[in-house]
Amino acid sequence: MLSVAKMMAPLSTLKRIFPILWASSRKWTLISSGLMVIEIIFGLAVLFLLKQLVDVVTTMLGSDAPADGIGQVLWTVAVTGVCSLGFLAARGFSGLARETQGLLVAEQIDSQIHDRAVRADLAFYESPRYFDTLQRARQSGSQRPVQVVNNLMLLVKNTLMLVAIVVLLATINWMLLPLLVVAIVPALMVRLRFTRKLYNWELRRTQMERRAGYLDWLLTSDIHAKELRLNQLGDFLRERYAEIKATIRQERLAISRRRTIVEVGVATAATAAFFSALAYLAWETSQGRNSVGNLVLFLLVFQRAQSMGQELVGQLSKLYEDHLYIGLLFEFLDVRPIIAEPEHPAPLPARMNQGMRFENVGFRYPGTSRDVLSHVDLTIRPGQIVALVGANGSGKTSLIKLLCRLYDPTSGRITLDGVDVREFSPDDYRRKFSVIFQDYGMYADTVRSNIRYGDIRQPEDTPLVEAAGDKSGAAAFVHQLHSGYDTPLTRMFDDGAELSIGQWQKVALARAFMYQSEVIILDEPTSALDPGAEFDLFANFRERIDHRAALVISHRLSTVRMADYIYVLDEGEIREAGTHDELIRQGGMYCELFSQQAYHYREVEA
Ligand SMILES: Nc1ncnc2c1ncn2[C@@H]1O[C@H](COP(=O)(O)OP(=O)(O)OP(=O)(O)O)[C@@H](O)[C@H]1O
Repeated sequence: MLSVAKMMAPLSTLKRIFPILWASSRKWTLISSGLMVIEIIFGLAVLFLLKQLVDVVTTMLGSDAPADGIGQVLWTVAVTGVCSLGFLAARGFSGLARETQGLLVAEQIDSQIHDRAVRADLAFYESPRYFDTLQRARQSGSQRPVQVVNNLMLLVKNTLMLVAIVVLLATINWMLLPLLVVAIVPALMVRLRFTRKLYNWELRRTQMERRAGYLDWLLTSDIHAKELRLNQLGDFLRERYAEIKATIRQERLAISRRRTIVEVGVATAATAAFFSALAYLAWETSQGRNSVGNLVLFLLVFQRAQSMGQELVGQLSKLYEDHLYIGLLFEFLDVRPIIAEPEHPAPLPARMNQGMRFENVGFRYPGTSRDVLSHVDLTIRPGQIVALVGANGSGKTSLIKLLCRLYDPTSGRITLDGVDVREFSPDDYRRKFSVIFQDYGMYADTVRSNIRYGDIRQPEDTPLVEAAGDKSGAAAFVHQLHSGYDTPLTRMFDDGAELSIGQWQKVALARAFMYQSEVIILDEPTSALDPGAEFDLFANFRERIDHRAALVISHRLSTVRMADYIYVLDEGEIREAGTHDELIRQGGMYCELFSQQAYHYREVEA
């Protein structure tokens, strides 16, 4: 059974909800509360007047001249009618106010979710916990906070109404009161119990729902449409989706079935109690111990009490459910980044002097047991072009994530001009870099925006966009698009143009060139470029990047050889370091890789 503490828990939720409502719209919070109060006042007045009416009619029937009281009856009926109209109008308008407030609160919650999402650490995104928490926060729905308040108001209203009814019933016969308890309390307990059960089940099922969502996305997304058709995966994926959905459905229905059976049992007990009370009252009336008016009042009022009781049970269990689900929303909103602003950030040098250094850096992803980087020592000096070479999975991208402080090292430190980078403000520090990752973004927006996203602080018409397009080699094909730099990309929206993968990569490169950062980081920037484009890019690379420092990752050693200094990473450790000529002379790993790649070209030359 549920403890009192658990039943009181929704109150703690309210403490967090009111500020959200207040922040979303003060005006509508006040209007909807005011209308609710008016609704309650009219509702209570109607009940009171109904009792008056029964009393007046009963007195009339018992008097010697019944016709004398007709004026009072008509007056009471008229006032009751006016109050009923007032009640209906207030209810209608308070519904409208609640809807308005609901929409505003939903926007406020969305904005808070987005705020937390963009501030969360990258580590959060790269874990199943992120997807679970986000899915649950979304599932909890942005409408919940306003629902809670509405439910609370309805609860107050119905409780007051019920109190009035209880008083009415007590005037008929106080022995009827236990009957109300039987009609309401067990039903409430059952509802609360099953609400909790369903909630616990949904928590356990989050990953399963996500898996189904993922399959649904695979089946319907444009990204997989080609492979899905050619490999004829459609039916296979549909079956897997249907299996998951069937399991979810069966488990959910099993809970609903059990709840229905218990609810029917409880309702049967309540109905039996009601008819016993009716029989008792009818007997008392027939024996002259109770008036006919009271019997009529009982039938009239008890029906109301029953529906009020049902609403009350519904609202209480809804309030409890909302409290549980809002907890999930708050769980997401409470996520705080680990890579946060230091209390007293060190001043960031306007231009670096000595450069960036990795000092004996080790790194392991959170929640894993294997070091992906160990004992890494690496330096990037101002204006120096450094290349990073290594097999798949050797830790190159992880190293970049550390450099940009998307993660912090597990051991060792990274410094900028000798200062540990953890001492700087993360946002300011990250502005030292412009990066193009392997999985760069393809934004459904114009070419101009796709490039300007590299430095959104620049005005919309900045000439830097076109200059960056020239540097990356994107300009040539952009001028052939129907609206040049103002052509929307992706066919997701009207008038969109679709680019080839290599063309997208040139746009992404332009984005990295757009921002005048001190260090430019390119993770496989030419993987999709044709050899001519790659040659052009690196032929005068230093001028292209305005003599800034660069860290370039590439599997193409023809690209790598233009670097000032090369690091060879193997299973997370730096195995070799030096200039191209030095590494060739050493005759180690780099030399072997270079000879393998050069072999085929030599064959052609021969
Ligand atoms: N988010 C993550 N969580 C846990 N492990 C990860 C994560 N990202 C990468 N890894 C692991 O870290 C190791 C290094 O990955 P990384 O992406 O740095 O390699 P890479 O050298 O860039 O490879 P590639 O040449 O294929 O791009 C791999 O074994 C990979 O499985």
